Amino acid sequence: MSKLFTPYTLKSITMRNRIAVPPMCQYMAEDGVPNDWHLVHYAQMARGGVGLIVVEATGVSPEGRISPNCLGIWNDKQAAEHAKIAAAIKKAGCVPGIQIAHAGRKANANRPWEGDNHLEVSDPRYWEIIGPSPIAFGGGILPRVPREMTKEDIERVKADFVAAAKRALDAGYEWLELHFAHGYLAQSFFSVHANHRTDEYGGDADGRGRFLLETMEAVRAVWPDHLPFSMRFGVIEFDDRDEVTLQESIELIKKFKEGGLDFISVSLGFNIPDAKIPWGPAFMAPIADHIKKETGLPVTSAWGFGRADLASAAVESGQLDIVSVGRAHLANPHWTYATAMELGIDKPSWVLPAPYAHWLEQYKL
Ligand SMILES: C=C(C(=O)O)c1ccccc1
Repeated sequence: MSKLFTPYTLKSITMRNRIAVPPMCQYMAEDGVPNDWHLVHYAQMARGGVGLIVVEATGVSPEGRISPNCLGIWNDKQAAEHAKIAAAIKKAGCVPGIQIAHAGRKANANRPWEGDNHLEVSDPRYWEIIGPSPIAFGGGILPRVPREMTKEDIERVKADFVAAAKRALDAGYEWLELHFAHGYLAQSFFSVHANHRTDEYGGDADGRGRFLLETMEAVRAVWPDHLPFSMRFGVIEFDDRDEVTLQESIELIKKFKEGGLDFISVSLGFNIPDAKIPWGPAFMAPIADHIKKETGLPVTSAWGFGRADLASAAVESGQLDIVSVGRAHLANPHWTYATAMELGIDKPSWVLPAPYAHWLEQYKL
């Protein structure tokens, strides 16, 4: 049987298989509050047999959202609705996770299908954006220059991450992921492209990594040790500085591990609009394997694993401990069941809930 369909235990949590749905923003919230869209979206994938769902980038503050339609977990009203999502995922036999985030200089953007661009000052949904330095991401769609964060801003945002983690725990999530990837705030602090600070939060790799390490340690202090504590982190930019960035990333991840991080979701930096990313099926697998070997942390990665053979090979080979399959689950919320069928798993129908499995097994025509 494929290792893909073997359980995976991290701390006190056991996944029924090695497949996860990574965070994928839905941009369907109002005022950060989860609604029926999110409940159905996540429950249907959980019922499809996947082992872990990490709910999409959820703002630790209103200005930390990517778009005005992103989820939040900065107040109790939002947390109460998250509790319904976490419960539905868990009831379907899947581990409920959540990614908490601050979008930094990429914040305050329209939904991708509505331009993906920064809102105009005249837009009633406009808010100020902040970042490590007054340097815009650019790329034609994100031209606004963020206000350089003061030390007070830094302390406030760290506190927002801590408060968000506490609410996520109270809401019933059992797997917490820090969104430290994809050019958002934390990633941008680590980036030589976005961080030109001359204080202790800039300069060399230690300085550029300080905000990330301090925030991770602050959240570690409130997230229970028996529940998985993860981070999605961009370890490479594909900007002709890759060997240096990879090594700096490895050194920082070793510090994360010393500070109590349990798991890494290996991803991309996305700090520059003209990165030369070698997109392709499972292209991040060797990089994730390198991170795993160099740091000793268990890893997942995403980007093009949405085929049964690729997902299975990544786990069988040991490159990944968990494979993150996103877009394929949007196309088919029961992707895990379909993959069990394709890989010839014994009694694949029982990857699905009993009310479905019963019918599928009962009347094999
Ligand atoms: C919305 C994203 C996120 O939350 O990381 C995203 C955006 C662009 C590429 C990948 C991911």
